[in-house]
Amino acid sequence: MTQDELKQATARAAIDYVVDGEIIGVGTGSTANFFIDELAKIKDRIKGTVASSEATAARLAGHGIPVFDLNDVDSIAVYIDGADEINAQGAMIKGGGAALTREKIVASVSKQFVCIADGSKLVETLGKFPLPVEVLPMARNAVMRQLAALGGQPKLRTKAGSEEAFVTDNGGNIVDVAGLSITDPVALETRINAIVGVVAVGLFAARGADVCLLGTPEGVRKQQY
Ligand SMILES: O=C(CO)[C@H](O)[C@H](O)COP(=O)(O)O
Repeated sequence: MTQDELKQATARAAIDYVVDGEIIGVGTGSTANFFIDELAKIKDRIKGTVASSEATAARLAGHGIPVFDLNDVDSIAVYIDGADEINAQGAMIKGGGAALTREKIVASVSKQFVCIADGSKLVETLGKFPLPVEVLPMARNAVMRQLAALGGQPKLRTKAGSEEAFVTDNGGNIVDVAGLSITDPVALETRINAIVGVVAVGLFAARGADVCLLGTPEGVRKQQY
């Protein structure tokens, strides 16, 4: 099976977690896109969605799925999203698609977090995938110095094929921190959150996944935390 087929299988399995008549939080990325396409098939069963990025909102709307502003919603039954890495405790690195801040916000108000990922995303120790950190543009160099002091190699994310800084949906920049071996994800998340100028860090550990649906050639493996 290709990686895309594994992503599609896990996205399909996530439909079992959709709660009828409720608002569903929807993540960002290629796996989340497969989920959106599956959700479209049962869109009449749900009240609507809250999107974690402009791209996700556009794809949902393209399928005729209602997208609500988070401020107009009281609760979200379940948040379904991919990950760049996930460990055996359900802690994740996210933000490869630059949507980490909104993903974290939507996840934080959702009753359940279901991570959908192909098997390559399961790791023993987080950190091989460079850790994305969203920063306010005026603070990016100051924040990068502090991230280097933590032992990482921070690099400003640039627009594809350009030297210009990448700009997120929130007007922020992304710093990707390589070279971290993250043995205590909750402690590192707390430490990076405390750096002034950081908007959000792509470590989802304090609020990790409740369930992971991992696509493997032997089928979708379910892990509950
Ligand atoms: O955090 C994310 C976007 O900000 C994605 O969930 C993560 O990058 C995984 O993406 P994909 O499903 O394309 O592998």
